[in-house]
Amino acid sequence: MSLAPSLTERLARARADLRMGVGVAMHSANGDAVVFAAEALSDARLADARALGAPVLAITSWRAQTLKARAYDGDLARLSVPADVDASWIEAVADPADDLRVPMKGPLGSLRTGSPAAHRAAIGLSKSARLLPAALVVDVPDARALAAAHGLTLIDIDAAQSLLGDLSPLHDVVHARVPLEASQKGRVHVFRPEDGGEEHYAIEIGRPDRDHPALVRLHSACFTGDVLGSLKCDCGPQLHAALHQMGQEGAGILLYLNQEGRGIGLANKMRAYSLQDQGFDTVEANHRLGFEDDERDFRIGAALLRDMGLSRVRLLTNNPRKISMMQDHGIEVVERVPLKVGENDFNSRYLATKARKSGHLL
Ligand SMILES: Nc1nc2c(ncn2[C@@H]2O[C@H](COP(=O)(O)OP(=O)(O)OP(=O)(O)O)[C@@H](O)[C@H]2O)c(=O)[nH]1
Ligand SMILES: [Zn+2]
Repeated sequence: MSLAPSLTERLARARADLRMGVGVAMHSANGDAVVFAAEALSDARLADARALGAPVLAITSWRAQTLKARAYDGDLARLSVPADVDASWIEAVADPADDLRVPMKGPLGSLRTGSPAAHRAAIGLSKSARLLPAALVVDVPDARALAAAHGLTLIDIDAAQSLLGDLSPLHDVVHARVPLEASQKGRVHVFRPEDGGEEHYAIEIGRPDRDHPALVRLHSACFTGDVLGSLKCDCGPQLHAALHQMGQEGAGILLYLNQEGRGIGLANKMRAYSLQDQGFDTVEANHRLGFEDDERDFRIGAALLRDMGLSRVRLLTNNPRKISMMQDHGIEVVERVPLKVGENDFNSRYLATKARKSGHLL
């Protein structure tokens, strides 16, 4: 018998540690390290990190491009941290908020020797903790001993690599009837992943006939649009129009996927909005923050549909990527049902950018 948490469970703890600014110990065949999320790092923790060795700041190649730093590791760059800087320097490298007002004084020195394994794992974990994709990394001789001495979460990154790419199984933990404005025959299902990640919801309208293609919408959470009625996007009107169409047809399934801000989380989406106020478009803002333009994992949608017994759907969307992702993961999209609602003076540029850069259908 062992009460020890599994690797998946330790990864969930590591995400919580990073959010709080606590270090995570990482072991790999290529060397050991302790890592911290850049945006949560305090001066005191930076001093503790320096006592262990020379810290390195890992950023994505997108962020490196904005900062004109060399990314020798392909998808990421490892920057040397000057000996005389404090945590505000780390934050300024990680967070583009003041890029225009106070440009970073370079040149930033990038490492090209050594293994980027811990750096890559730390950036991946920071992203899944919905933090900025930047991490402070210090090489240490023995991560196991360090974790035991300081009570840190220990991750074997060689073993974690494959797990991080896998989709965690999701379980329908509960469902109950919720009469909705769009249809009195509403039912909300809550799906919970085994890896301690975000829950996702399915709103079932009526009883979709499993033998015929069901009307389906994959909706990505948008607190500002769905709840506040923000005019910066079209999410709120799309959510309600989709439910109403399902109500009119008598059946359908809307998956409400908690992938706020195309998968970067609400805090990062607000950072992106603030960059948009500086003149960058929705795609450029994501890149300046260090993210891909879309960080969502649509395998979740396909897994939930399969779990609900649906394999053929009529998909309400203007996004061709959603269609190909569904097809790639075993869901046949027999028809695309356009969903063009909610355009206004505030979001017309955003919608035009999505059409021009992300391939959305007009
Ligand atoms: N990062 C970022 N996310 C945004 C921005 N505006 C809206 N979002 C998010 O984008 C997602 C909206 O995506 P969806 O409603 O699935 O829309 P879509 O991918 O354009 O596809 P369809 O609506 O199906 O055509 C939500 O998670 C929003 O929070 C933005 O400027 N930046
Ligand atoms: Zn929105």
